[in-house]
Amino acid sequence: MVTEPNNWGRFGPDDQRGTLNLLTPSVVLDALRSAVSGEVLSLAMPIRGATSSPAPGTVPHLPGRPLPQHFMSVDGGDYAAGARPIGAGLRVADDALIVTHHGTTTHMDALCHMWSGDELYNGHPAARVRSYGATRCGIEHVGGVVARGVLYDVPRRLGLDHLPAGHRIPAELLEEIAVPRAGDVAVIRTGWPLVWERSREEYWSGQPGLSAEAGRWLAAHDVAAVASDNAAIGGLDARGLAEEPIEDDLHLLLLHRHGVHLIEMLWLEELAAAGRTEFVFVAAPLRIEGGTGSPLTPLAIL
Ligand SMILES: N[C@@H](CC(=O)c1ccccc1NC=O)C(=O)O
Repeated sequence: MVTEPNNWGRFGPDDQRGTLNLLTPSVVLDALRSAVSGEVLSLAMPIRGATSSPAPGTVPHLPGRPLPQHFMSVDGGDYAAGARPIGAGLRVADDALIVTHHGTTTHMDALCHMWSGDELYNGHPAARVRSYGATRCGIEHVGGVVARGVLYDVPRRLGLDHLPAGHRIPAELLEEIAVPRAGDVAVIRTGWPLVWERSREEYWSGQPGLSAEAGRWLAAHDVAAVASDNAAIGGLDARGLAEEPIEDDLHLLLLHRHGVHLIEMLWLEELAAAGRTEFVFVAAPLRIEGGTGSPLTPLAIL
């Protein structure tokens, strides 16, 4: 059992979708009214295979995580070497991608991604997360997310390009920008991905992120999901570790205790430049049965 405030049992004893349950048809219809211009922006980082040639360099990722592997399975070289076309004059290019979800690309965390003790969100037994897949709280339970997005552009609010590594965003600052409604997706910009091109060492020297107090504030406002351009929603120290005491860890607070799905490693620069705080947020993870997460291309409809 968890003793901190939580959503266990709130959406039913068998629930595996957490606060995504707040996205009822009427909430979704209301969210769609947040689109004004119809412009569509991708909030995803590019996936650049480690085998890319010519290799233009990597995109932001956590140290020690295997980079995406992108392979061509059939390409023009095969036909140049005499491969048989697949029909009269028909030639095909095909490829394959191997990607670990949580450290190298824009992704969504399933509710089985992190826990402490023996239970996942809602008391599901952690022993159901096995090498063959998670038979509770896997990413396939998400379906699609269509919600009102609220951009918390914290560096802009503070007059900075990006937050420093040690910055822990207070709830008060979020409140100054906007108070979320139930079912909103809170999108937190730290600007930290901008550091990558300047220096990998600096990018890995720690990461700015939400304070535990801000996480509690978002959970208390019943957000449907929390998304950020950092890698852990909360901050990371120079060793890439969360520094909070366990009750303040953002993954445990939001994902484990409140069933709030997390979306990490977003690319928010175009959205920030558009200057809009409210928009329609759309995202759908791959239907990976038993998956701990999924690569994701979230969209903002302005
Ligand atoms: N998306 C990251 C999150 C992360 O890095 C993290 C989350 C909570 C506490 C510590 C973390 N750092 C681990 O390397 C991951 O799943 O590894």
